[in-house]
Formats: sequence, C-alpha cells, structure tokens
Amino acid sequence: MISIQKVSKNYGRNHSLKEVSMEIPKGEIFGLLGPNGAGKSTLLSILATISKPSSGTITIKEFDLSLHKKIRPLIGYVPQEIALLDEATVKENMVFWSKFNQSQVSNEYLYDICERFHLANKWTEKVAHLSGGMKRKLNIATALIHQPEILLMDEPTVGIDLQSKMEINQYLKQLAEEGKTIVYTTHDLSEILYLCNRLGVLKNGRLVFEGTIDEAREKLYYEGSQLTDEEVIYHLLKN
Ligand SMILES: Nc1ncnc2c1ncn2[C@@H]1O[C@H](COP(=O)(O)OP(=O)(O)OP(=O)(O)O)[C@@H](O)[C@H]1O
Repeated sequence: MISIQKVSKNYGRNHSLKEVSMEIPKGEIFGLLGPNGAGKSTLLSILATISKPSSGTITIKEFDLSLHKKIRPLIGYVPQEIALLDEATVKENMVFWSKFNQSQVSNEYLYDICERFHLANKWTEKVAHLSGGMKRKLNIATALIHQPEILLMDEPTVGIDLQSKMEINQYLKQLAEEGKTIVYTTHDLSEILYLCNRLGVLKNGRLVFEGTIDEAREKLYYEGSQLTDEEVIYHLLKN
C-alpha cells in the first residue's frame, strides 16, 4: 500500500531522515516508533503531502506521492498538534473539514462519527470549551470524514482518558480488519502491544529496525534470554 524508498529529509544541515526505506501492506497497523526527535513526525508529514522529501521516492497504491490529487483523498492525517477551529462549534468543525476534503456528506453522517467518539452531546459546543481529551478525539474524528484508505496518526491519543483510548484503539483495529492501513506513532507501550502488527524504529533519522516483535526478539536473542514483548520494545528503543 505504501512503499518508501531511500527517503531523506534535510532542514538545512539537520538531517531529519536518512535514506529511510520501508513497505507497509494494506490492512496493517504499522507502529512507527523512536525516541523524541527521531524523525517520526517528519516522515508522517511527508506521507501526508504536507512537506516534501529532499530525496527518495514514495508510492501510495500505484501513485507517486507527488500526484496530490490522487493521493490526498486516500489519506486521513491526524497531526500531533490539534488542527481545529477553536471559536467554532464541534458541528462547524466537522462541516469545515468535510468541505475541506470535498466530501458530500450529510450532517447526520457527521453527527454519527461524533457519536462514535462520544462527542455528539457536544455538537453545538465551541471547541474552546472542550477538554483536551475531547479535542483530541475530535481531531481524530475530522480525519475520518472522507473515509480514507490510509490513516496517518501522530500520537493521536495523548491526554485521552483510558476508557476512550481503549475504545479508539478497538475501533482502529476494526478499521484495519476492514482493510484500512494505519501508520501510528506513539510512546505508549500498551498501545504498541495492543495495536501494531509490525514496527518500524527510527533513531536519528535512520530506520534501525522493521518487523514484528517476534522478529525483533530473534534478532536480540542471546543464550538464555526470554525477553517479554515489553522488554523487546525497550531494547529496540534504547540508545
Ligand atoms: N521545520 C523544521 N525545521 C528544522 N528542523 C526540524 C523541523 N521539523 C523537524 N525538525 C527536526 O527534525 C528532527 C526530527 O523531528 P521530528 O519531529 O520528526 O521527530 P519525532 O520523532 O516526531 O519526535 P517526537 O517523538 O518528539 O514527536 C528533529 O531534530 C527536529 O528538530
């Protein structure tokens, strides 16, 4: 679904991504992991066509990433920074993003999405009056309006209460089972373990691991070691 070949991104002398290559098949929840500053958001913003790679190629389905008109309808992007109109209501935000994505959808449809995120009772409330967690949930809801085939999610559940987080994670699993492809960044171990089929680990802009937790365990194996999943991830991420 997503093919990334030797992608680099330079900000002046800062090399944020260094020849990163990876393949993400349809229906996968791919966990993009790494310490702060590793390059995760940079890669997601490139996939979301918000910034351009300095070099390398990316194809999504059969389209080159530069074909924005083909690519953008395929993608739902949940940025790390909340992208909402603070002085508008929940409804107005949903309508705004549906128009932005050129989705011809009814208000009932938009209301239903909000209901899924337990935001329907805030339908006429200003975003400025919502809690941080509610804003996060609305940030996710707006990315789903145009029913994208690919979801790019940059730490989407930070600050969301445990129950809502679990419900969102279950919903994402359901979306993946229906064939959506999800690229997910998080620093939350339980989310990684619950959600991700495969992992890509970035360090200083380089991809240092791509594969399943079991594959990582084999790579880390030394005689007598019986690492738990949590320990495998810890070893993958430590410097
Ligand atoms: N617009 C920019 N201009 C200059 N440098 C940038 C810019 N955006 C990101 N960087 C640099 O690129 C590197 C990777 O940043 P990025 O935000 O992608 O990391 P991250 O893995 O998402 O980190 P975090 O886990 O903290 O969100 C960092 O060194 C950062 O300072």
